[in-house]
Amino acid sequence: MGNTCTTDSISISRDDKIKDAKIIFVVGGPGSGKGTQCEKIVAKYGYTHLSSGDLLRIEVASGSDRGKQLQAIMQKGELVPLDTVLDMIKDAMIAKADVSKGFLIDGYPREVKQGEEFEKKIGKPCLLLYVDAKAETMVKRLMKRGETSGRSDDNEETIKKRLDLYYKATEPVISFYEGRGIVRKVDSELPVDEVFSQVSTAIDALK
Ligand SMILES: Nc1nc2c(ncn2[C@@H]2O[C@H](COP(=O)(O)OP(=O)(O)OP(=O)(O)O)[C@@H](O)[C@H]2O)c(=O)[nH]1
Ligand SMILES: O=c1ccn([C@@H]2O[C@H](COP(=O)(O)OP(=O)(O)O)[C@@H](O)[C@H]2O)c(=O)[nH]1
Ligand SMILES: [Mg+2]
Repeated sequence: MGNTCTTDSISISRDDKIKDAKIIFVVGGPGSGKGTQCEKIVAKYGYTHLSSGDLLRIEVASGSDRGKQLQAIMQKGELVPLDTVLDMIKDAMIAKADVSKGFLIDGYPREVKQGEEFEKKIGKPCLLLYVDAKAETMVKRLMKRGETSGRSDDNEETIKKRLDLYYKATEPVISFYEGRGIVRKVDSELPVDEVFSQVSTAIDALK
């Protein structure tokens, strides 16, 4: 694993680099438009975009043994083990720590436990952007995206499983952070630019 360090002191200095980083979680159902909004946030605010799904797909594309195991899990619409995703995010954050104004963590946490582990190992989010769309809308968008995306999970059967898992495991994440007062919900049924105007309001309100 990339972040295996030889001594404690090195490990502390690596972790220190991201300890005070500005962290935004971007949560929403499959196909709700997280990636679309994140791209616009990057363009306007210069934050570093890390999509947990994209990081996993990079590992799959490498053809490694680990990638093959991940591919099988993702194709079923299930969740990859927590530590695997967290290590990938952390490595990616450390790699960008010196140049980053803040991090958009897209598609994570998928379950409350992932959020808790992230906070233990990395830090606390200052905002959770909740990208909200109806199930029907998400299915429609993903089926359309599936025509060209080449994503093996953009098919009807896997989309249904991803949606079920979203409602069961991920929605509780939103309630968890609502308790902390950091959730801002945007209505992703609207056209992209109107959604982004809501997103901008939430980000501008951060100090
Ligand atoms: N009409 C409309 N389409 C959108 C909007 N946001 C995203 N889409 C489309 O919906 C599809 C899914 O958007 P993504 O940004 O890839 O969604 P995501 O939430 O990142 O989805 P995953 O990668 O599956 O997590 C894309 O084909 C977008 O073009 C929106 O606000 N309005
Ligand atoms: O923290 C994560 C993020 C993604 N995934 C896996 O990667 C797939 C695609 O995730 P992505 O966020 O790209 O898409 P979404 O499911 O939101 O459409 C999911 O279905 C999961 O199998 C995971 O296990 N843990
Ligand atoms: Mg995405």
